[in-house]
Amino acid sequence: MIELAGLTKRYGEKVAVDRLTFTVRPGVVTGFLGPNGAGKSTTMRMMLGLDRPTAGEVRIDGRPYDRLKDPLTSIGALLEAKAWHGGRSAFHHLLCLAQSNGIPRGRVHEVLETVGLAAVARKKTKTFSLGMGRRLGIAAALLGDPRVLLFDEPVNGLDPEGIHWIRTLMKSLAAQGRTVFVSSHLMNEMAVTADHLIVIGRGRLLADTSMAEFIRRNARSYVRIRTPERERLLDVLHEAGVTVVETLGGDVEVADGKAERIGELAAQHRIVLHELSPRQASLEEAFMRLTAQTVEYHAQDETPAPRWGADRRKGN
Ligand SMILES: Nc1ncnc2c1ncn2[C@@H]1O[C@H](COP(=O)(O)OP(=O)(O)OP(=O)(O)O)[C@@H](O)[C@H]1O
Repeated sequence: MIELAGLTKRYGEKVAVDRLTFTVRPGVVTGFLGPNGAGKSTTMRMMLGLDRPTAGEVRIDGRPYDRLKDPLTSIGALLEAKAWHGGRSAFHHLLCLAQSNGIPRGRVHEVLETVGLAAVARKKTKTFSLGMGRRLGIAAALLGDPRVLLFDEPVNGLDPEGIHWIRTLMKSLAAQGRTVFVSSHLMNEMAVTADHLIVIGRGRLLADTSMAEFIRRNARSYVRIRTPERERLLDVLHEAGVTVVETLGGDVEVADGKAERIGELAAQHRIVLHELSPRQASLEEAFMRLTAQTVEYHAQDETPAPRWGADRRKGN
């Protein structure tokens, strides 16, 4: 378990992390989201004792990092920066780490097997691909068999096979009852990996909720309709007091509408439908909605706002 209480980090005038209080629980994968500069890396660094909080504290399974007896056996981390000596073999890199942390040699073989690097264990790490390097970083995080694991952008730049492997590994670590905390900017990947979400913006907590609840609360649900008799359908819906949005592609969307009602209206008026599907917007849309106000540097928005609630009058 990771517990934050009023965690704050200032760099001069800049408040990078602002009174964060939340708990990351064992047994599930918890995603950590926030726009660029929101304070995710700074928060993770403080969890690992690499940065000192200006105020507040972090506890790893009940203790501050500097009071953990053998830190690698309590918390393991994959941070973005590559932190090994390219001239060493994977085996030696892990062996040095094990020896300096009182971890038995046999554990090195185990983690090399776990991450699929056993066959290349004697190769120099400077010959490793990005994916192999990431596996080595994960092997180091797992070395002390810790109960708590942090992954900062673990799938960045990886191919689909590598992404799938990391997703499966994180889920299995959580299923073993460990605490797994992962940051990523890849929303589709986060949506299929994390069960719970912590979202921050400008250093502050914006959400601490299950993935399903986060999407339900922050994303719109709607009904998508495709029909060859678009104008007739729009008139019928208007007559029935149903508010519609015409999408750029020519489909029709009804916000918060019931598919059953729309289907019945279409049937009553003998209008052919090619599609009638209840939809839920994505994690990405939910995230963009929630964090829109907290993004530090906005690009000029060139896409027109969707025409929600367009009032369509007969004959328009
Ligand atoms: N050593 C530092 N000195 C001064 N400011 C810093 C330092 N480290 C981070 N910051 C600032 O603190 C804020 C939070 O940075 P941080 O790297 O934690 O954000 P992040 O959420 O990890 O961003 P990204 O998604 O871009 O990696 C940013 O405004 C950053 O410029």
